[in-house]
Amino acid sequence: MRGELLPVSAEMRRWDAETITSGTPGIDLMRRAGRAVADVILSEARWRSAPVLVLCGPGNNGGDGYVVARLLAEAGRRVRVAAFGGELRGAAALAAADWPGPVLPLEDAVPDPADLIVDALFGTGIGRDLEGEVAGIVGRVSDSGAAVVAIDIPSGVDADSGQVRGVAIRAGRTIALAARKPGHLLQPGREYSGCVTVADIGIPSEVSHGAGVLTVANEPAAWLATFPRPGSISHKYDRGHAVVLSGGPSHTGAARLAARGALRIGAGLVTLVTSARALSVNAAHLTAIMIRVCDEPDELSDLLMDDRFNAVALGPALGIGETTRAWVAAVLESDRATVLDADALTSFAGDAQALADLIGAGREHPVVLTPHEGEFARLFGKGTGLSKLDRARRAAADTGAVVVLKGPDTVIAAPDGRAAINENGSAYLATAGSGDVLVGLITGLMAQGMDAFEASCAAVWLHAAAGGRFGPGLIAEDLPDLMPGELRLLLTAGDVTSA
Ligand SMILES: NC(=O)C1=CN([C@@H]2O[C@H](COP(=O)(O)OP(=O)(O)OC[C@H]3O[C@@H](n4cnc5c(N)ncnc54)[C@H](OP(=O)(O)O)[C@@H]3O)[C@@H](O)[C@H]2O)[C@H](O)CC1
Ligand SMILES: [K+]
Repeated sequence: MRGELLPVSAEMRRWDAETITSGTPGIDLMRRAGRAVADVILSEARWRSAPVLVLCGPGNNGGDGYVVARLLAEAGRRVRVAAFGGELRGAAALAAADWPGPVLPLEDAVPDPADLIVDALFGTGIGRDLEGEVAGIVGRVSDSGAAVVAIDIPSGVDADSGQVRGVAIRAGRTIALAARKPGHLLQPGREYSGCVTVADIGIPSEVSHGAGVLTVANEPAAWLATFPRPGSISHKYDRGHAVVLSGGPSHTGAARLAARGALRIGAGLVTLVTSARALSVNAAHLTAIMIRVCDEPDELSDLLMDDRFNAVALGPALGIGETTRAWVAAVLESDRATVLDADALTSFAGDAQALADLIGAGREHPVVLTPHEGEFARLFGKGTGLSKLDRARRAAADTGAVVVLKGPDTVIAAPDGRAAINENGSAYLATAGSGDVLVGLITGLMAQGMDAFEASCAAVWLHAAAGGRFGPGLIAEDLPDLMPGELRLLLTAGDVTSA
């Protein structure tokens, strides 16, 4: 996979174990981790005179904490250590033995507002909800208002899911060891992590890249290499022909937003398919986008016999029920790159298997599903106990489609296990019609031949970048027309950062 890898805790344990097997003792990794955290603290002017309270847990995260405590004390800082749990083992025991000062029981630790708190209670090894004395210290830290630096991940945040295990530390700063984890990007973990930086602790790249991690942060590095660029002799037909289905006479706007999105992202041609009854309202609003009338799914099947129509989107404002299921069936049987959104998904509520059967195993062209959480739950159930990442991955594997599970931390998952977590989302995108434009962007990129997973990642990122950069006052109509600016930045600026 291209892009920044986000290992889950089991993968992290493998990185750790393989690095140790290849000749680096665990205590060396722990000392590098502690050194990196201590260096960050010592380099921050605002923490120069703050007394430090290090909270150590019973595992290796606690071990990192003892290293930080020792290094800060050696640098002349006033340091208290409070610890929870019984006897330490392995590298953590060695690190604790190197701490020359006293260790308070956790229940005696009283954080002061002037303290800098180093959270080394739990990292990737959290196995259950926090309760009792650990829950108590989390509450006292929060009540104190003291600044908090978390080692690896704030204690109480599940590194795999971003979920809070009962209670969690809220950190202003988190130093992730070796890599960010999904829990740093998924909500609410992202909120609890504050500003996250990654410390290199010397995991060899053969280990991290050989481990088959399939989750990445959704950034241009993950998909820019395959982003379509017109060649100097491109014909409009080389850039694909996207088709978008319109709703009835009083529900036509959503499809036009999607169609304009597809055109702006670079599809060579876009055709809006409308019923005869909705023709005049659609025709009154369209110029570069072409129109075809289809009143029945069979007519659309006939249209799609022409294989120049190579990507189709349907669902926005189409209506819920059997009629929409018939349109979906006609499109899926035509085996074109397809995006199903909104009513095309809800029409299969509680019957994801029927949709999976229509998508089928032997198709040549990909399908993308773009549910928000409500649509996802109606289609696939709540998936209680599973992380957002796992729910999206499972739905993708079960349906054979790329799943774009939307939200402030949109997850894009492919049937082959690849997944990306988006982090440049903006609250300004929560506006009527914004999802319709996203459908058009994905469709337009697939029309240009981009891989469905990468097209979905790119569309989600560009959509969010445009929304964030525009900011207050954004309406869905703005989004397609913001694409030229975003594309210019993306394709000409080299290194691109999100809005
Ligand atoms: N990744 C690397 O290369 C390195 C990581 N380091 C650091 O190590 C931690 C992960 O260490 P690990 O020991 O696996 O896990 P933790 O320290 O997070 O916690 C495990 C201990 O905590 C107990 N536990 C778990 N949940 C609870 C809870 N809710 N209440 C009480 N106690 C809990 C657990 O006990 P069990 O009974 O479940 O066994 C363990 O005792 C990683 O995050 C990094 O900080 C290395 O230092 C450097 C290399
Ligand atoms: K921690």
